[in-house]
Amino acid sequence: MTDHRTEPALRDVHAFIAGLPKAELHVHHVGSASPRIVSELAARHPDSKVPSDPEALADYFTFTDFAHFIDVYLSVVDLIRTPEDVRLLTYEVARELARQQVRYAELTITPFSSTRRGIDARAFMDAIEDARKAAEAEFGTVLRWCFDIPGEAGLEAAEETVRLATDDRLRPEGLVSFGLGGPEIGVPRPQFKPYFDRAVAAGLHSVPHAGETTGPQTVWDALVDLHAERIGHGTSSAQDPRLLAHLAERRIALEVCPTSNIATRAVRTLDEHPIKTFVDAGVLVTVNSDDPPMFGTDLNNEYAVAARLLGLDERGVADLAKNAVEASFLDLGGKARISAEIDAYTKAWLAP
Ligand SMILES: Nc1ncnc2c1ncn2[C@@H]1O[C@H](CCC(=O)c2cccc(C(=O)O)c2)[C@@H](O)[C@H]1O
Ligand SMILES: [Zn+2]
Repeated sequence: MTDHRTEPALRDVHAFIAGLPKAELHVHHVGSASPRIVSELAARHPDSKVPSDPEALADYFTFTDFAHFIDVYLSVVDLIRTPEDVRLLTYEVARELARQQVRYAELTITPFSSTRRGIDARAFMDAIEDARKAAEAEFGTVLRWCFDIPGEAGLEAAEETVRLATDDRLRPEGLVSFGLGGPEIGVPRPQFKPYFDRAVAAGLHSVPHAGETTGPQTVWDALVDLHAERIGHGTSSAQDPRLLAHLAERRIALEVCPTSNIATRAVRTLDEHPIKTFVDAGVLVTVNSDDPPMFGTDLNNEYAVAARLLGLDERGVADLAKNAVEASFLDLGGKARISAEIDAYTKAWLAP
């Protein structure tokens, strides 16, 4: 990335970000449920412990550590009970992405969590595909899916996830990649190798979370055993210069989600976030939002945070947006279209 560390005029940069065409590569389906959607679902399912009042919800979304975050996350997962809930959530998430000028998003979905709660697999796939097509037609935002294994749920979850991702009768058209999420402590990555082998053999890209809450060895495991082509978070890579050089040389992107790392207490403060270490090492850095309403953020805010931490002006921010396009699983034509749109927007913005 070009060096644009001039004194940033932050207000202008914020306005620039708001209109900038973007790609979002790391955002969770259930983790994107806005307070309005959570309230609507909580009102539909009053036996849930999730508060339906938006103010109480902000309190509820304050986490003491990563394990607490996952507990709360699963209570929201419990609100998604019918194919209509799935469709509503997916469509509303696309509306929110479109509002932020997101042209393309890879949404991480955990289908195991829904099928184990009794939603029929066929109905689940139809619901997300129906929402994807409606969102593209109505908002112009292209959605693609990453199906992830909830690692802590074990090999049964891995087997079910790979089955849903590779069975020709179920596999949705929008599916492009295979992932692994949830806690890392006590959930070694190498055990999932056979499932990633099968997903990759079926033509899916590999994008596991790694190095979010454990050290750089987890990132190596994701690269070596799980064939990772991008890394979810990869925060602890900063501790291993050899790993940083490897990521930079292979153009393996990190999906950096700064506010998430503070909210889950994976990193202590934003000023201690290693995003600048990644950029300085030549790693392909992409900026993402993870579970935006749960972390009180959105993608535009994550770009503003990154601009501040990296000292970027408008051109530097546009380069970040182009990193995400480059690292995406869009076809070459799609990448060229969004990149050209970013260039045209930036040129018009900076024109005297
Ligand atoms: N920052 C994050 N970092 C990592 N993951 C994140 C993050 N944000 C959201 N997730 C999501 O949380 C899920 C975790 C779900 C999980 O652990 C679990 C365990 C046991 C049973 C069940 C069940 O459903 O019955 C689920 C992951 O699959 C992932 O998609
Ligand atoms: Zn994530």
